[in-house]
Amino acid sequence: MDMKTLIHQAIEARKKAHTPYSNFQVGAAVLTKNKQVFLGCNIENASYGLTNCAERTAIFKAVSEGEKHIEAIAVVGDTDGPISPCGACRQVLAEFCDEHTKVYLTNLKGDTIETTIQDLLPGYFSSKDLGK
Ligand SMILES: O=c1ccn([C@H]2C[C@H](O)[C@@H](CO)O2)c(=O)[nH]1
Ligand SMILES: [Zn+2]
Repeated sequence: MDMKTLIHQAIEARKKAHTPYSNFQVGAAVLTKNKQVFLGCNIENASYGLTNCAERTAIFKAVSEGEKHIEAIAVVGDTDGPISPCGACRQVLAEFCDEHTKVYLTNLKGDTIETTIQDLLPGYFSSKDLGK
């Protein structure tokens, strides 16, 4: 699956966002190494801190269906430049991405960067730090 198709799916996923508090919608689409796609949106809560970002929604859907290895992920928001995932999502990405995983960050204007988890979160805490 190419970058454009995955980004298009993230744009569609964004439409499901539950954002009564921020009114800021984000969509994500995860492509696993087994070529399955999982979509996610941000899901806010009246107890604001319980909000789940789009990236984590999509990743948790994949993992809970037994798909732990991410080939690519696209994330989209209505940002000025390509969206920038929060720290929590970067750490969750680090758990399921490898150095080959393509991370596409984009916005509604189509400004897109392709990056990696190493670039997004250098020196991330990992299973290696736990001796696993
Ligand atoms: O990469 C991001 C950045 C922000 N948000 C969400 C969290 C919250 O619902 C809203 C505003 O921070 O956007 C995401 O889902 N992903
Ligand atoms: Zn996040």
